[in-house]
Formats: sequence, structure tokens, C-alpha cells
Amino acid sequence: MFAAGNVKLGIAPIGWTNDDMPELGAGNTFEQCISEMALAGFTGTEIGNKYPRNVSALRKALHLRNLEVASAWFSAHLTVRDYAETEKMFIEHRDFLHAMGAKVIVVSEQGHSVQCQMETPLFANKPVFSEEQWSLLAEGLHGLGKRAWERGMHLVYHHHMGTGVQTTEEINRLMEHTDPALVSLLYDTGHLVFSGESHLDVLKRHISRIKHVHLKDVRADVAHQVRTEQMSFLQAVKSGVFTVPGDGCIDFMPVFEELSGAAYEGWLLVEAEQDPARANPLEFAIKARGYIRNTAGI
Ligand SMILES: O=C1C[C@@H](O)[C@H](O)[C@@H](O)C1=O
Ligand SMILES: [Co+2]
Repeated sequence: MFAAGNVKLGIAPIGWTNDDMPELGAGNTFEQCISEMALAGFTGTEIGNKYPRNVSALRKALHLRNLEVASAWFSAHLTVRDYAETEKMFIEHRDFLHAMGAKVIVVSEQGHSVQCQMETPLFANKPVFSEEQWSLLAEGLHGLGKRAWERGMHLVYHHHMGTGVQTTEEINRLMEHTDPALVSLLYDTGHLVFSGESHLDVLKRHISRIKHVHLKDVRADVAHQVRTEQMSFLQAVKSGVFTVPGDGCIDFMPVFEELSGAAYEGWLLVEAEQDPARANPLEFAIKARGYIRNTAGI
């Protein structure tokens, strides 16, 4: 299916320790996390809050386990703060990722986001950007995209539940109003399905812009409960709305077919935040690895 060497397989540390709720998996160490990633058969990772910020220490720890850095999340605040403030932090983040050998920088606009509010019902309160906020976002992303290019890197925008870029319409709008040379798309299956979008329509429409992929599955019964009981994003995660590919309601075969058909090059990164006390991270990493082998043949 995928041509040899086109894709690399990674896994995010969020299944071991959750950056949005560090109390989930607080007892899991950095070394345990990266050792189990390697043991499960992955060759890449994103950077979590327990990872050392020292380039040589992180490089050594990952190299010992044959792991590479795929990317790391950056929270932008382009709709609520001065551009210069976001740019300064972005440059620091970019330079760290560049030193670690990453080629893409994950960016999500967190201005007005309800993603990290424990008590705020998700679906009723997601922000809807005004015309002015859309312009601030597009212009700001163009600025950050140019900064990424200074190091030969791509900015990949992460559409996300509880933010102003969640739905198909919002993703379409962002893609239409940004320059493909400066702003690419991160495709996250879990966020699209949880939001009620057609993940395959988004994939087909924006395939040429997609430069990073998060493979996240959804437990449909929990997603339904989140809507009916007006739960927050964090409550949804704690309740188990997300899981690894092969354990939820998404059939990843058409996703892999579409990506490979378009000769997608880059990372396929399993990202399944759930409570590690309820879902053993190593067990679920092994499960994901087996499912990908059986469906994508890699
Ligand atoms: O890429 C991601 C990073 C996390 O911090 C976030 O909340 C998660 O849902 C996600 O998709
Ligand atoms: Co993601």
C-alpha cells in the first residue's frame, strides 16, 4: 500500500502522560514511556511534558531506543494576543524542534478555546470566530509559516475540538484563506469523527495540504454520551472518548488507501489520549501497532 520509505510510524506520549491533564499518568516516567514506544514497534514520537528540554539529553535518550522526534504541539494565541508575543515563543519552539530533526511544527489556535476547561460543555461552547479573528488567524499563521520556512520546516495546523477550527466548514475556510506554501494541515481522524464530520471528505478535499497525520480512534458510545450529557472536552477524554486505531468505530483502511494513493509522505502518528489507569499504555500501543500492520501492511 504505502511505498517503501514514504511513511514513518510514531506514537504520542499522551497515552502515558496527558499534557492537558498531567494528573493522568503522573506516575509514568519519561524513560518508561519511550522504552514502551520502542518495545511496541514505533520509531518516532512527539514531545510531551516529561521530555527533557535539553537537546543532547533528549537526543541520547531517543537514540538509545531508535526513536526520532516527529514534532511537538505549539499553542498559538493569534486571536487574543499581540502577534509578536506568539512569534517569539514560536521561534524558540521551532529552533528546539529543528535541533531535534523534526520537519513539521504542529500549531493550534488556543485563543477562545474551551479545550482545557474542565467544566465547560464542549459542543455548546466551542468558539466561532468573527471576521476579524479569522483575519488575525490567517495573517498570523502566514507569519509563523514564514518563520518555519526559515528552517526548511512546515507549519501544520491542528484542527481541534473546542477551538475555532473544529468543523469541516471551519477547516475549509482556513485552508481557503491561507497560502499552501506557508500553512499545511495536520489531519486528526479522532477530532473529526468526534465532532461529527466526515473524516474521509476532509481527507479527500485537503489531501494536497496534509503534511502530518494523527491516528486517533473514537468510542462512539462515549462520543454520544458527551453530547447528550453536555460534557467538556477534558471530561470526554477522561471518560474514554478516544482510543487507539483498531479499538474504536473508525475503519482506517480507507484512510490508509487515500493517503497511500496520494503518495503521502511523512509521519503517521498514533495519538490516543485516555486514562492510563484504565487503558494500559503499552498494551494499547501494541494493539495499535498490530492493527496498522494488518490494515496498512506496514
Ligand atoms: O494533538 C493533540 C495534542 C493534545 O494536547 C490534544 O489535546 C489532543 O487532543 C490532540 O489531538
Ligand atoms: Co492530535
